[in-house]
Amino acid sequence: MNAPINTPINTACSSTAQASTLMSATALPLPAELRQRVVVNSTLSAQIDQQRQAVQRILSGQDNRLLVVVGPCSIHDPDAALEYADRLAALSDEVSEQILPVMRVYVEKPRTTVGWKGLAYDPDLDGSGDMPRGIALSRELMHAVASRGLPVATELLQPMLAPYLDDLLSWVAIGARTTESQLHRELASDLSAAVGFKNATSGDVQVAIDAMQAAAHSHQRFAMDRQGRPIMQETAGNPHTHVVLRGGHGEPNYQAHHVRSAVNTLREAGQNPRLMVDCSHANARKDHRRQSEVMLDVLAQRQAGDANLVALMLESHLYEGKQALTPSALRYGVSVTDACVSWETTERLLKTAAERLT
Ligand SMILES: O=C[C@H](O)[C@H](O)COP(=O)(O)O
Ligand SMILES: C=C(OP(=O)(O)O)C(=O)O
Repeated sequence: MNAPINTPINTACSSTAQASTLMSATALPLPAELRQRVVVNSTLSAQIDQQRQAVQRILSGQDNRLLVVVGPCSIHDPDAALEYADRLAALSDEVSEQILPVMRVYVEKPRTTVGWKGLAYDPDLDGSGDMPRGIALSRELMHAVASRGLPVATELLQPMLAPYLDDLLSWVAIGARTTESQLHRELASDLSAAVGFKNATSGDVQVAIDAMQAAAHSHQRFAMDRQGRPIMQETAGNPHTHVVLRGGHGEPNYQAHHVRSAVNTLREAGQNPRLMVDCSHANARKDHRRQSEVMLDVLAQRQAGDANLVALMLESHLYEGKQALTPSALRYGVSVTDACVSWETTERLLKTAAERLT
């Protein structure tokens, strides 16, 4: 028979259970502590607010520039990320009439099975999992990128991490592996930045459209406040969401017929038909060299009149390709997760896009 609800828990039993499962516990800094240590002052806050609005105007068709979320697949070396940010900030000035570049500062990685989970989890890249340092480093890095005048993009994977970083973000991805998750849809409904929902890894776009609908709603959700207290939060709902086509099951979904089908389904669902195409992942069949092909195809579709193609994503680093994560033998500026295009290719692609959109 079940114990009545107010029966005291058998503590001997519960501590035995704990002893067998809990290997270690380390306190993390509070979001409020890190926000005090790495401050978004009023000037930076006004800049981020403007950049969020610029992203949202593109997504709502009020600004016909192309939104390009571009940068490393993951950040493992903050110095290389800042060199990248310096180059992107300079390029951004050159193309700003036609393009709004937003830098990928991805500090969490969703894994298909297991693997390195990103700077926030393991900044020393050796499995030691120094999360207190990883979270602080992530905030410092995003702050440094934003202070260079660039809008910051990230994928939010762990909802508890959002209060440490969300004041610095101008665009957020909910990834292919979490678009269907209610918790991530609730998180999106609380964000002030625009959110792109990726189609599922299976290629299913409907889950991303469902996610937009869910995120537009107000939710009562479990959350953590800046003092680390668990709270019941009532979210406002986020009207600034869109679909990201990233291909699925190794097959692309960026071509004109895919885009037409996604746009029609979005319209039928009464959702924003403006889309982002991710030039990487299954759209590039996991071959970074194909990202250029995808980008040029999407630009051609847009030049042919498809005004719903308002945004692109590129995985790009200082140098081309990827490398194994061997901490003692890392090459500077090369991805340790998915392969990326080089800076030279990135520059050429963004300049080509700017010329074609003039
Ligand atoms: O963008 C990054 C990867 O595609 C994603 O994190 C999955 O990576 P994995 O399949 O190597 O685990
Ligand atoms: C993990 C990513 O993408 P996806 O969710 O599409 O696999 C990513 O963009 O880093």
